[in-house]
Amino acid sequence: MAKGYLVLETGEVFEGVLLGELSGHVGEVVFNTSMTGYQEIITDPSYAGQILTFCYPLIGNYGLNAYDDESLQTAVSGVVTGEVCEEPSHFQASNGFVERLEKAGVPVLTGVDTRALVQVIRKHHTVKGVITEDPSSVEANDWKGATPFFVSQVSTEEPVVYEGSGSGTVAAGGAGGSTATFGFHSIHENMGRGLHIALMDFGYKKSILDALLEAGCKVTVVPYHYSFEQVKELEPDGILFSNGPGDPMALQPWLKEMKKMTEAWPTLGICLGHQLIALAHGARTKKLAFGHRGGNHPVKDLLTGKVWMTSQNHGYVVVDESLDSENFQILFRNVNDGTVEGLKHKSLPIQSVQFHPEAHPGPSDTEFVFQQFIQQVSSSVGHVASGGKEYAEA
Ligand SMILES: NC(=O)CC[C@H](N)C(=O)O
Repeated sequence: MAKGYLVLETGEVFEGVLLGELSGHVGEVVFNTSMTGYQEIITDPSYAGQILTFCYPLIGNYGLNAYDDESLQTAVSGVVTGEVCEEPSHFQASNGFVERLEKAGVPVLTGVDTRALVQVIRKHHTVKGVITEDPSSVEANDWKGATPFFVSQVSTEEPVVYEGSGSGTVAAGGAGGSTATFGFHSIHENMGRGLHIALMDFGYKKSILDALLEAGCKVTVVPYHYSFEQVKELEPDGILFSNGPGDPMALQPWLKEMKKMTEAWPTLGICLGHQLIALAHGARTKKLAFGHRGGNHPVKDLLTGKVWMTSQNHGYVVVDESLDSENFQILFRNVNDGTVEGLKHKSLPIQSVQFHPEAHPGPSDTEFVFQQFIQQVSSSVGHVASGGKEYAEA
């Protein structure tokens, strides 16, 4: 077994066993606290360019199946674990964890004291690292250089239309089938029947698409750089700005167009999408000390006082004081650190959440966000959302 090392730009070196392919990619080292859901996590395009440390000590024990990929890519730059299980036990397992990452050319460093590593990340806040066989080969210069623009690497090149049944984004046929198979409990089939949603693709998770399809919507996945006019040609009834990797400010050239879209159609933003809506309307974003990545982030609904458990994966956050408070209202706040977790426009049908209502992995307590969005789109086109009853043309 080959020895491998995670070298941090701050000088710390973590030794482990190297599996998978060495990529040589420098990435921000981040950690996720979820106890399950590693398949969804490694296929979530939002992790593009990051070296991901799993806090849960044993990863891979239930394998990977044909259903739970969140995209066709394995965008993560590297994976660090305490222990990996290469002989999974689960009736649906069709792949091993390391096997998958190996095929995707992603290095896995295992046998690492991940608790110590997480403490180091928490101390330094943002820290870059590289997985290597030879720590002495890492030069000070390796930490410099421009950050790549990850969204263009993970977004669709052409619009893709999905209608009626499953997204089919999992080649093995896992996600296909009737609209009622995805398991979003509050989303009724037919609620969105007849509605057309443009899903602006900054690196969308399949579960977002599935939530819309489950409601009966037609969905067009749209390249991130599409202008207002190009989107208008698609004739959508509503817009969903997806999650995605990297610094939201990297999309600054497109913010003007995004603003126009939010003013023309009912809009929902999720994670990066939420940050982009805020930026487009004049707010600022900043980097969190060490990000929220996990399946148990409590978020307070400021209208009802209820606290929801949410799935999260973000390193940036909207700056409170920068918000245009005449037009925007803060809907949700993180209970742990008080940061902004959701916004609502006071007069336009715009809503956004920093957390992941589509879950996968993590709790689906907030899937009502999709329901509210679909109702909003529905009423804006003169239809009444029908909550499971047959959709009636107005
Ligand atoms: N999941 C996401 O959309 C992440 C958003 C953004 N890249 C961040 O880290 O804050």
